[in-house]
Amino acid sequence: MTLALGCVADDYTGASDLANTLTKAGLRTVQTIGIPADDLALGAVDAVVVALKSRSIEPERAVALSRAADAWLRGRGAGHVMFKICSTFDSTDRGNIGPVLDALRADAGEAIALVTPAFPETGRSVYQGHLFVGAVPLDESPLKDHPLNPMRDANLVRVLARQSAAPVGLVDVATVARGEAAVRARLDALAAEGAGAAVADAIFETDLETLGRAALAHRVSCGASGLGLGLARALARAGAPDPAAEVLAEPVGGLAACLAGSCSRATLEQIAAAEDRMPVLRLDPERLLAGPDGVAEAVAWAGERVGEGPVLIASSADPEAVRALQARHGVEAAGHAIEGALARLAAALVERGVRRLVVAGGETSGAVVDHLGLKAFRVGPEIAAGVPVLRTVAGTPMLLALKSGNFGGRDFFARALDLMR
Ligand SMILES: Nc1ncnc2c1ncn2[C@@H]1O[C@H](COP(=O)(O)OP(=O)(O)O)[C@@H](O)[C@H]1O
Ligand SMILES: O=C(O)[C@@H](O)C(=O)COP(=O)(O)O
Repeated sequence: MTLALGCVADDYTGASDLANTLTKAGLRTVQTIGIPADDLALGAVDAVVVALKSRSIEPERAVALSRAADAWLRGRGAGHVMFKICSTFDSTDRGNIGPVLDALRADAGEAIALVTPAFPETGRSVYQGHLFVGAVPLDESPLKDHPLNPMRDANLVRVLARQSAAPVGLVDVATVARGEAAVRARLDALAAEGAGAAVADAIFETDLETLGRAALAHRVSCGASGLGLGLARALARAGAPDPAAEVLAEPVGGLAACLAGSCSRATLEQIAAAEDRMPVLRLDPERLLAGPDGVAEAVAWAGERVGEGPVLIASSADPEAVRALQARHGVEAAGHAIEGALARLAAALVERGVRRLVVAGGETSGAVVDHLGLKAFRVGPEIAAGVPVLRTVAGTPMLLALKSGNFGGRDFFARALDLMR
């Protein structure tokens, strides 16, 4: 079957978020973990989101993986490929948004690519090239304290230019308001001036619908779920049945658990709220870094409780504690060690019969899903903006929710488990 849309996502929760948006817009969507095997049976599907874990790796490796994913999607007929990045533009001056987009654009033979991380449903808007998170510019939002890529500049034209080989232009809100043809003309003009990418303003979903239609005149674009919404609404067949419903048609049963490695403000609040609903274990990160005993103790703790009902285990800590740990062990070493510990914990829980698993944190979800060896998911109904229920395509039937740290309301964990039966 020929894909209407291909997507390459730079982390797993970001991929779920996009897959959720595409599904809600009516596209039958599969999320794969990594570049799928050639013989992956896709069934009837309109869009595939290939989830990579490329946001915080070496730029050269991110480029190679993204190009391979793009080639796989093009091989299945995708005429347009969207590179899914974070709606808070998580990256550093080395990349990986700029280098990956440069490479995908070159492979597609395009002069310019439209870029917008706007996602109004979660409060991300772009105005005059500046990204806002809710009412504040990116550099005043909690993202300024992200453990791996603190975002300290809200001007995305400037941020992307620092990462890109070619200059970066702006499609401003006045142009977007004039419609698809005006956006296309602006992109052509910027390309003629030598720009390789254009950050587009978007405040409302209608802006993203305009941008989605305009982007489809090109073979590659870059954005968050908002752009996915624009592309999907341009591509979806009118009156198509709800693609999410069948994912929950058969319950999977089994035990349920939640794991959190995100240190975002939203996740910290969600963990506190979960204490009213389920037993919560707060891990000591120093103990996780010291050796295997920390995981073994957590498995034992869970083993005593999970038969009775869902449990939540979290390494999450506030920015001050995160900084202190990083100062002692290094940013990457601390992050990777904790991700690895949570992944081993997930495997031990699955071995003990957990079949419904909620994971909070993008990198954390990546580590968990990789360690479990899960390859692809069908995308089900939405738990919260940006977070769908996922059902494994092959192997042991499992339901998962992979939550970006920033997403979901205070009652997220309870809501997720209520839906995942
Ligand atoms: N207590 C902690 N101190 C320092 N880093 C932590 C702690 N707990 C988790 N981490 C690390 O912080 C990072 C959080 O990133 P991620 O899982 O992508 O969450 P988010 O979705 O909020 O960005 C991971 O690398 C994780 O291992
Ligand atoms: O676009 C978004 O905000 C999310 O889809 C996303 O990518 C968030 O990243 P993580 O917080 O690392 O999950």
